[in-house]
Amino acid sequence: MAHSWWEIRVLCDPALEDIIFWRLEMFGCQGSVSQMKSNSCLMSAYLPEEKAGLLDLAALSLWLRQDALCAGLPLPAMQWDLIEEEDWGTTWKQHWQPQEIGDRFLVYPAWLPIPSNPDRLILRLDPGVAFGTGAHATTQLCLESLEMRLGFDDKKYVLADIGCGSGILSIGAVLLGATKVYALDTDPLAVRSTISNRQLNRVNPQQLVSELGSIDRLKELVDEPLDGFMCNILAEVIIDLIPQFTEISKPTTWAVLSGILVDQAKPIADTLEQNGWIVATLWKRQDWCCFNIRRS
Ligand SMILES: C[S@@+](CC[C@H](N)C(=O)[O-])C[C@H]1O[C@@H](n2cnc3c(N)ncnc32)[C@H](O)[C@@H]1O
Repeated sequence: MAHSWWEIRVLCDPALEDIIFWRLEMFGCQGSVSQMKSNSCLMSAYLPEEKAGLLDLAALSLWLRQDALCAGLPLPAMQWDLIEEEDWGTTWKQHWQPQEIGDRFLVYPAWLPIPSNPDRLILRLDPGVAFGTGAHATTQLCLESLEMRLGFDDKKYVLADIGCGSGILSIGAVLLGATKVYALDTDPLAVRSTISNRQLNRVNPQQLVSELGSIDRLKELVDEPLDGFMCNILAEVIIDLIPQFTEISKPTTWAVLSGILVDQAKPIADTLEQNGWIVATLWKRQDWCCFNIRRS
């Protein structure tokens, strides 16, 4: 059934882009894009109509203003309108262009013709309503981390992607040679999106298993410890997941944890240490950091 979408537009100081992106994501927006307009940044984000009322939108606008006040920056201007599904699709498609990520990936919108003789791994996506176009620093850090982990040996890697969104990380891992990936998300729209992107990239459903749920469902699905985890959610969620990652790990297991703001790194590092993980590298981009970890 076609439904309407809130189109939220925020004109802000570029220094606020990251925190606003984070607020929009916490609010439940999917498919946020930003562009420069003179010296300001214009962000657009989309949210199914049924997920927010006018009061929620007004509260969001207040939060954004409060963040700006705390940071001592000019107040952002937020507007919203309801748009139809077709208009949402068209707007989104105009904004989103192919994007090189790391040394190997080219994330490619589903509606564009595939280039002949690409020199990169083409990761085709139609993210629909799910998070994960590759535009966000947290996703980029994960894909770049995967490039460091996969594709160098013939080892069979069985991985899990908790919070798979559009499936971008799972598909990226398969393109790099992972033998099997379990992709889970608590949002049914994300699972639907992962499954349709799996098809778009001609990945075998047995190689990329996508299901609704989180780590509990993963534990039911696997009968052996995993070789690696990818998890790009928020620090608050990751902290609770860490002990459970440990339960289905072995001495060689690694993980890529992203979606963590730099000032949330310390509690994550402490929890990792308490659960027997070593931080191999910590990469930072804008206000975000990505932990590459392994078992001690
Ligand atoms: C930031 S998006 C990441 C999407 C994609 N993996 C990427 O890297 O671009 C986080 C996703 O985690 C999902 N999520 C949030 N909490 C979760 C949980 N406890 N278990 C599984 N998925 C969760 C959300 O629905 C959302 O799709």
